[in-house]
Amino acid sequence: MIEAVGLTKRFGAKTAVDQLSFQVRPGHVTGFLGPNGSGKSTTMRMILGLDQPTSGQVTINGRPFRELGNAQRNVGALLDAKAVHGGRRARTHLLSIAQLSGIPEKRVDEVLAVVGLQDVARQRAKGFSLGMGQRLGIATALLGDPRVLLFDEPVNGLDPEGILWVRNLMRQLAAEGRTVFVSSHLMSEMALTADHLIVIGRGRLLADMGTQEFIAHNSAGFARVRAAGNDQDGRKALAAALTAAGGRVLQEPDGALRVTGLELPHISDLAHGAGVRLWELSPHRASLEEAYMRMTQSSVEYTSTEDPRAELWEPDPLALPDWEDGAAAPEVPQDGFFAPPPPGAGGKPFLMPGSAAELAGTAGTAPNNPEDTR
Ligand SMILES: Nc1ncnc2c1ncn2[C@@H]1O[C@H](COP(=O)(O)OP(=O)(O)OP(=O)(O)O)[C@@H](O)[C@H]1O
Repeated sequence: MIEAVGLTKRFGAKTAVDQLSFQVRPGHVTGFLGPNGSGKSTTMRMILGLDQPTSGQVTINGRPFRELGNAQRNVGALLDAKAVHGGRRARTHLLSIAQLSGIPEKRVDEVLAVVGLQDVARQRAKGFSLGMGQRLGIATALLGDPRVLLFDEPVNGLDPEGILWVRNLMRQLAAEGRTVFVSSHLMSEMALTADHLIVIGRGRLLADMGTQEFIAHNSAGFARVRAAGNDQDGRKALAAALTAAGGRVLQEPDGALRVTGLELPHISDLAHGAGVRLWELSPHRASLEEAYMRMTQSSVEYTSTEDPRAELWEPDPLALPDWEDGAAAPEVPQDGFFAPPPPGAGGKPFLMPGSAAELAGTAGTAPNNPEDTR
């Protein structure tokens, strides 16, 4: 277990980590999230004894890292995949670390195979791609078969197959009862990999809870509802009925309505009562990305602005939607959310094409024919 108590790190006037207290328990993948510059790497460096805390402390299984005997056998870490001498061959790099830690040579070949680098084991690290470097860094972390593992952005530069591999590896390591602490900016991936989250912003703890609990706490579910034919009158009647029943109604860019404050069966009843046929009524489950954005928006240090393209051209005036005084629903990530596509040409409902040829040749025409009773 990793335990931080009042952990604080200042660099001159900058407080990078501020009174951080948390525990990372064995048997779980714990995700470490936070905006750029929020103090994740500094925290990991303090866990590994590479930076001294200004105050507070962090221990691994009850002892500071520097007091652990044979650290390589107890703790494995990937902090910076580029921290390899470029002139060294991958196998030589691993072998030198193994020899320093009393790890048998055959373990080097084992970890090379685990990360899929056996065929390039004798190539020099300077010729490695970003993804190959990450794999070598992960191999280094696994070398001593440690019970505690830290990974700072392990999927950085990996292709989809590599990302899936890292996900399965992390979960497997946790299932073996190890402590796995992993930082990433890839929210969709963290949602699939981590079962617990520690979220920081400007060096301070924002959340320490289960991933599903975090999503539920930091996002509001809503329903999408669409009147048949995207008909303006139907939409207005529906919106009026929903609003009168206490729902909050916003207009989605595709003409559907986004409704909060009403359960789906109630929305269905209200639509029926208002005589409005529906083409869509679906729940929206928030994604981790959405929940994370909501929680950290006030802690983001580096925010981008629109490029005004000064004196190059006038920006287009924003097209305002026509519902609720322009109260348009913001775009949200659609992870975990399934809704039928917007109506096809002429406001007709979308019907699945019967064959690949039909899809390729007649998209937007035949499949959208409401007479087609397939
Ligand atoms: N050695 C240092 N000297 C001075 N300031 C530092 C040092 N290391 C980190 N910082 C500052 O501390 C803050 C936290 O940095 P850190 O790298 O820990 O953030 P991070 O959450 O890992 O960011 P990112 O997601 O961008 O990797 C930043 O403002 C950074 O500039």
